[in-house]
Amino acid sequence: MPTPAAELLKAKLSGGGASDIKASSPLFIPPTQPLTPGKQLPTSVPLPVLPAVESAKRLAAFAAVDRHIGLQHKVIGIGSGSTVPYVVDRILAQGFEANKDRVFLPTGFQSKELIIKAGLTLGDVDQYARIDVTIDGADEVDNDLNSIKGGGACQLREKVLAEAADTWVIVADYRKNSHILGTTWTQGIPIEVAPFAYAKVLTNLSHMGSPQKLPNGKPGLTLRMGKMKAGPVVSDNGNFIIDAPFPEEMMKDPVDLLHKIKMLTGVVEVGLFCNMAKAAYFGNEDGTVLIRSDDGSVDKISSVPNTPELKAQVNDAAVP
Ligand SMILES: O=C(CO)[C@H](O)[C@H](O)COP(=O)(O)O
Repeated sequence: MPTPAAELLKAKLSGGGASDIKASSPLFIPPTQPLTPGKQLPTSVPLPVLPAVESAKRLAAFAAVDRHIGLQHKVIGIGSGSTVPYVVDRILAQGFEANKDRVFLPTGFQSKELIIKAGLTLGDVDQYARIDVTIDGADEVDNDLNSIKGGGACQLREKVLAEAADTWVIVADYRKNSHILGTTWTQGIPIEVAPFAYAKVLTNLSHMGSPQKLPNGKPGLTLRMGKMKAGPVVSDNGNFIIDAPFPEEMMKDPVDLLHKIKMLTGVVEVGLFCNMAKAAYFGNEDGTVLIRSDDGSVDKISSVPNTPELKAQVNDAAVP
């Protein structure tokens, strides 16, 4: 069976193979495969069973694609992280006809690879300054749909693709659904900085109130260091990343904090995304998906449609 995008990535990251994921499932959709002309959507096959968190990510991604990516959407932004491969899987499931004249813009190296391996047409935001829909993951989302992003150090491109999009949608598992930012994502706000300015910005952030140590004894304000690499993490844009936690009182007003950090000279972009999301989709452990929208509405859906329903839904897509 062809390897779905999510399995490809998982296999790549874990060093294992797609066979790590066991087949058999309660849900049925077409197997995802690189986009190939002339291929019909296959009849239903079982989806692989995934651990709870992975399954929650998949549910959120599938529901968001079904609701926000219709046939009329031709320029689509693809975010970064471990939830986004399921977004690509669901887009592929819409079939060749739906995807043949679409272009997909990545938020970084990982999503670029994802788009290419899926056989989708790759573009960039310098060619397409207006995007129909961008779907991306998040590290934490608050009650007002503000989010922390940049766990994968992609926040600069992610924010450009979010801002350029008519509709920006977040997909995440239940662990990311929060009241106040910084509650579950405690390692701090990811801040991309020009390398030569990092020490000055660290000092600025410390003066602003970012602690060197967290109350639990873990490190606070830090320059993010590479794993299996001596030295700092370098972003896709050649910059460094600082992780800056702030006390709850300051995290309660992320807009104010965002503006203050962004004003520090040497800061390229801040991983606080405020007042940008149209909706956030959270996959739950019980198989439901919680949808919080920018109009304040909260919705819950209990199942992801199977193949024929998906096809009908794509054809009838009413999302503007
Ligand atoms: O902001 C990001 C990368 O910079 C990711 O979207 C964020 O880290 C969420 O990733 P995941 O879907 O793996 O939880």
